Amino acid sequence: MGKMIEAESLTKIFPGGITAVDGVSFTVAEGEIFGFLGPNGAGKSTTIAMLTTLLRPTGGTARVAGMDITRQAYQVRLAIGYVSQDLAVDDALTGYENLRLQAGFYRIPRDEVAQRITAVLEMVGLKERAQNLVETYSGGMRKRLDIACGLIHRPRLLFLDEPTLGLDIQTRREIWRYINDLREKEGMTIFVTTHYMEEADVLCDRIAIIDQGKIKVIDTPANLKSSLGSGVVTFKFAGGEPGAVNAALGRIRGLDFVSNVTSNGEKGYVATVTNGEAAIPSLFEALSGFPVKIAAISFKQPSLDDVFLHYTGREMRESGGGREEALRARLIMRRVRR
Ligand SMILES: Nc1ncnc2c1ncn2[C@@H]1O[C@H](COP(=O)(O)OP(=O)(O)OP(=O)(O)O)[C@@H](O)[C@H]1O
Repeated sequence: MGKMIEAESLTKIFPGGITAVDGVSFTVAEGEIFGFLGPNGAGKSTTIAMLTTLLRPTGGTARVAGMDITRQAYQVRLAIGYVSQDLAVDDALTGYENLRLQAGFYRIPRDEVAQRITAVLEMVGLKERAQNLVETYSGGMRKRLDIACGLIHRPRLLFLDEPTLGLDIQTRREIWRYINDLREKEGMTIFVTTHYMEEADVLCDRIAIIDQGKIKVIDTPANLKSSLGSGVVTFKFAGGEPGAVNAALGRIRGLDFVSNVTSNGEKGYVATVTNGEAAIPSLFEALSGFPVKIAAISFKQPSLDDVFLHYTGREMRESGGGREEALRARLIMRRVRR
């Protein structure tokens, strides 16, 4: 299979010296759904801005749909669709009118416009509502129309930046289905950022985790989870002298069935283990004689949340939560203004 994106040591240092993207290299295959995850400020938006030719890299190169993002920026733009976090559709127009505007931006020949609009409306399941004003649409329908706008010029590669931010779980699932259909039925390649781990798990063939401008790991969701071992033990000490707690943590880290221990703030500690549920009795045994008490302990299969914590030292929820609130507030403001 061909490569749709090939990034090589892609770098962006902003004036003032902030290194937003620090030499990232990766490839995305044709027809792949590729997830790009990272905490706030990790460099996701900057990477997308470079790949979509909105920002010039300060180092490295990338080819998108076989073309160089710097030297062939115009051709790259024609080959890609980009759906940003903010809804770009106009509430005071119908779905159809929004798409006709978009077709105008791309200078689509007049005699093709109607047929193109019908095709993209079908792809996102909005044919029946095309003649209604967007202000009568639900949040999920608006997002689907937004995606349709990104498809009007028949891109081979679609960039989706947080496509389900702020939507409820049913609506998110519905959007996943349409995204999946784009790949299945249209053979489209999809590059998606999200801070919903479940979304990345269900939707993506492969995931890259980026932190502080660097890619920490790239793999399939299944491999990422199994790389954490057979389970995750979350535990908390009941107070205890800092010295005693550190000694106990040192003991735990040294156990042969423990591959990693991460502090998770107030919630205590998260250990990845290789011996399944047997880890719990084994941990108690290992700590007997230590002047510390375990206040709470639990075992579960590794999830993508655990993978994220493992590679970034942070939980996605705490790193991305505030943004959802901000978006909701913005949407409410838009409605109030009208
Ligand atoms: N125009 C700019 N000038 C200077 N620094 C910038 C600029 N844009 C982004 N940065 C910095 O670059 C770093 C990466 O930002 P970026 O927006 O790419 O992260 P992100 O992963 O997309 O974060 P978020 O999830 O919050 O959107 C941050 O430290 C940010 O403050």
